[in-house]
Amino acid sequence: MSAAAEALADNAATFTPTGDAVIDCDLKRVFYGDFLAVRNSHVPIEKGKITGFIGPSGCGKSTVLRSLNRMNDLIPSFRFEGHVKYHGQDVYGKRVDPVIVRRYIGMVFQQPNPFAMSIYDNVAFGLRLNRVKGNLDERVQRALERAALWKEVKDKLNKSGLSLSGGQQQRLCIARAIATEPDVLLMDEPCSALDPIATRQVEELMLELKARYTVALVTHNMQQAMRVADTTAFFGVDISQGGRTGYLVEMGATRQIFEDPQQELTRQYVAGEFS
Ligand SMILES: Nc1ncnc2c1ncn2[C@@H]1O[C@H](COP(=O)(O)OP(=O)(O)OP(=O)(O)O)[C@@H](O)[C@H]1O
Repeated sequence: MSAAAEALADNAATFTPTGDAVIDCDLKRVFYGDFLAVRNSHVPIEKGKITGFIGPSGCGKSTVLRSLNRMNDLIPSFRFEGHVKYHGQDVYGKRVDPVIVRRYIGMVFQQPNPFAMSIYDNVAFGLRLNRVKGNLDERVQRALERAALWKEVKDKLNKSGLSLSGGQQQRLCIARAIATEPDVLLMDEPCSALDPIATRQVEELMLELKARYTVALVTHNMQQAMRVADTTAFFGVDISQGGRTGYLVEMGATRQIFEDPQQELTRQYVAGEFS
């Protein structure tokens, strides 16, 4: 059991991680109100790997990603059938506190969204929220170092996080997300608002982070999935019932998905025949 998992077990008696799998996500049906947004998507997230989610717009990539750490709880019309298990434990268990879930399954969003506070306080935010013990200065520095931002900001920690460039802001958000030592990092198109240089920096950072964290990444960019993902899940949209329902078409090693897909739809998508 990882240190994070042990700490989680201390925090929630009903949420004691056990097995080796990091997240076992099996979404049979996901609804927003009456709208069936996603069906039949079993998406295990393997330890120490980057799992990329690709597919056309509206196929449910973000819905699935946000289900992993209960981010969709914030949407009243959201409900699902199936399960999401973290180290074998039900993430949606009645007595499980979503704040604790999100401490160990952290998230980085599409738009860099630093809080309107200092660089230091941005990184310390989650540590204070979760009343993490230990030397705050050391933890903030460590998170900024791991996010490859420390050298650029160490002399201006009291400056606003909003004063940084877009790429720096996104690395600050990554530092904020990893400060609480999560087990898993969910990244929802983290580079879509960045220029190519900042994108490359964040991609390099992802590759470094996976030595320490398990990563799940939604990306519109197939080249990005090829560059960084170990495993790729391809989602499609089923319009046969008159709706638009996303589903998992195929999941496998990234090289296999791009070079030897087993499904014709995957082949067409990775060949750029539709988007
Ligand atoms: N809060 C919501 N309320 C109602 N429907 C929603 C909500 N969020 C998403 N949807 C719908 O669920 C479906 C899946 O959306 P989702 O954002 O998960 O897809 P996606 O593959 O991430 O799309 P994109 O690549 O365009 O970001 C879409 O039809 C979308 O319109």
